[in-house]
Amino acid sequence: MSTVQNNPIPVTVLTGFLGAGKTTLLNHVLTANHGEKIAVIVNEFGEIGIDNQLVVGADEEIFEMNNGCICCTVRGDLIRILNDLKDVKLGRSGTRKADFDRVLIETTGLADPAPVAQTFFVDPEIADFYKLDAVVTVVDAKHAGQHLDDGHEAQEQVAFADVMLLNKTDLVSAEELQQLENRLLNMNKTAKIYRTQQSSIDVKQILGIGAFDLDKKLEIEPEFLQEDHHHHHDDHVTSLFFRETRPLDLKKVERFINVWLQDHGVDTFRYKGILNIKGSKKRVVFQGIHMLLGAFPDREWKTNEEPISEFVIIGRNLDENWFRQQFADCVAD
Ligand SMILES: Nc1nc2c(ncn2[C@@H]2O[C@H](COP(=O)(O)OP(=O)(O)OP(=O)(O)O)[C@@H](O)[C@H]2O)c(=O)[nH]1
Repeated sequence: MSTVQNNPIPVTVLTGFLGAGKTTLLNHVLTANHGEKIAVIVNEFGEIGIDNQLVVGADEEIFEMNNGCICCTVRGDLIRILNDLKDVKLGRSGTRKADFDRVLIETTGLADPAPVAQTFFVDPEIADFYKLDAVVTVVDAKHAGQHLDDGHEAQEQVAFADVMLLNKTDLVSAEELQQLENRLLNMNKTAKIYRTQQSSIDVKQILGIGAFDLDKKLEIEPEFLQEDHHHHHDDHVTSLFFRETRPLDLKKVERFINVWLQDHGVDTFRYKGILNIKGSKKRVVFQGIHMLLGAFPDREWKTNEEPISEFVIIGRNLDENWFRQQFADCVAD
């Protein structure tokens, strides 16, 4: 369970299928004039790190992880590198001292982003020092359709995104682009989608956006989510949005979540939201990935805001009726 710390270092996870434009984006970020020092962790599948040679930007420290996929065999490596970076920043690493404001992790195109994101919840030392700012997914407009048809990883990358760059727009027609955007939106309704060429985007749209920790409340309207005319029901990944103004009973919520994680944890890739718990002056921030849940009291409700519970679940084969019924049962007497 994560705790709130003062000024944790924000981490951006950059994901996207093979060849989608991640390295192009990374180069763009590193050469943009944002005045921030960025530590970069590059993960590649295979023994020889080619990406490291392709990445420009002399000032940044590049830490490379090879010999495996970040999401499977080498998560230990990721934790080690993050801890090393922390020591370097805190000056505990002998003569090696480097300051940085944020961390960017480029994952291999074959990576499932879930375990990478989970690292920031699971390991207490990591969770104290770092905070997952956002998962940014680059989507190849030309090939994404096929990747999404074929592969679990591509689906998870879309499902996990806080921001999606619909890249290579020069390679497809306006109709194809719209179709793909609708499909992405249907799989993940909370992500912001930007259309790009050469992954070119204002870095403010992807860095320091606090998308993961929900400081910014969910901006999505349920009416918008219930829009049905673009749905493609061939995708098993969907998102469900819940909203309730009546206070919830903590015990009932805990029971709901226990059953949920036990029976549906595998299929709920990501969920995040705030809860209005009866008797609590503070809103409860609630977020997680599969079976790993973080929930903690956040700030007090403001006098001019209506306490409300709202959260989103993104997952595969979600039994909407079951979730809605269970959630309805959480309302306090
Ligand atoms: N036509 C076109 N090509 C692009 C665009 N963006 C990137 N590319 C090209 O696509 C290729 C792959 O881009 P990369 O940035 O290396 O992609 P990547 O996601 O890092 O690739 P992997 O590391 O193999 O997963 C390169 O040749 C880029 O020049 C775009 O908007 N349009």
